[in-house]
Amino acid sequence: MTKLRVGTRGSLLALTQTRLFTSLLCLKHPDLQIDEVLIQTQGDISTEPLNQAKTPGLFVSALRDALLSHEVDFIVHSLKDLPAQPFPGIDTACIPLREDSRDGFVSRGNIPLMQLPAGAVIGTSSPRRTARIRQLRPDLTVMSIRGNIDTRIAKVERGEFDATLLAMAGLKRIGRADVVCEIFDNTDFIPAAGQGALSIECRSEDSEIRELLAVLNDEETRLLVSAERHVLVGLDAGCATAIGAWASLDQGTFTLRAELSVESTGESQRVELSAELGLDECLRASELGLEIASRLKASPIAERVAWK
Ligand SMILES: NCc1[nH]cc(CCC(=O)O)c1CC(=O)O
Repeated sequence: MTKLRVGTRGSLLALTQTRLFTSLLCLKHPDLQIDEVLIQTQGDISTEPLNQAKTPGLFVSALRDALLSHEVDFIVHSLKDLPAQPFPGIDTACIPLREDSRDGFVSRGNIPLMQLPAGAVIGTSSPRRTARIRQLRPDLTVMSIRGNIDTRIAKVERGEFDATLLAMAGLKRIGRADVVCEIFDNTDFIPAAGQGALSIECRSEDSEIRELLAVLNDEETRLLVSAERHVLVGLDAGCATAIGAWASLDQGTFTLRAELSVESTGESQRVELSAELGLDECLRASELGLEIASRLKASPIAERVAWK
C-alpha cells in the first residue's frame, strides 16, 4: 500500500478537479491511498481585483510551499492559473486530458451577448474577456467580479450583474454547465492559454512519485498547452495582459492562434500559424508559441498593451 498526500485549494472547483484526478489515479494504481490536504492561498483570502494583484500566481504559492516543505506529495492546479515560467525544485509530473477549453456566457434571462440591451453590466475580472466584450459590444459596461464560479453565477442570478463569462471546463466539472446560454467558438473568442487543463506538480527529486502520476499524462494536451503557454513566455505577459492563445491538432496539422488586445479599447491583433507536427514534437510546438509571441510584440498595438 502506497500512501500519498495531495494538496488542493478548498474551492468547489479545486476540490472537484482534485478528486476527479485522484479517483482516476487510484483506478490505475489500485494499491494507492491518497489523503487530501486543503490549503488556503492568498487568492482565496484577498478581495482585490485579480488583474491588480501584485504577486503572480496568487492561487499557487501556498500550494507550492506546502509541496516543497513536504506537507504534501503532489498538488493539483488549474493550468491557466500558473505562471508560465517553470519553478525551481518542482516538476510538472502530469497534464491530464483537457476538459472543454471554451468560454461560456451566463446571463439573467438567458439573453445571448449580441442581444443584451445597451448598458447591460457584464461581470468579469479577466483582461482578455473584457477586451473581447469591448470589441464586440462597446455599448455594454464591464465591471470587476470576484469569487468562485458558484458565487459568480449567484451574483448574476441575484441581479448584481446582467451577465458573466466562465470557462466551460469549470462549469462542466462542478455540474453547472446548464446555466450557460451561449458557448463561444474557440476560433472566435480565443480562450486563455491552458484553459480547461490541469497541471499536476511534484518535487523534482521524487522520480517515483512523478512516474506514478505520469500514467494520466495526455501527450496531445501537453503539446497543445506548451505551445499556448510559450506565447505567454515569449511576451513575458502577466495577469494584466489581455492575451488569448489556443492550439489544436487535427490529423497532424497543428494550428496555434493568439490574440493580444488593449483592454481599455478592445483593439486587438491576431496571429495564426500552422505546421505539420507529430505528437512527440512538443519542443517544436513551443517554438511556434515563441514565434507567435514575437510577431505579436512587433504589432502596432503592442506599445499600448498592459504587460504587468
Ligand atoms: N481564474 C479562475 C479559473 N481558473 C480556472 C478556471 C476554470 C477551469 C479551467 O479553465 O480549467 C477558472 C474560472 C473561469 O475562468 O471561469
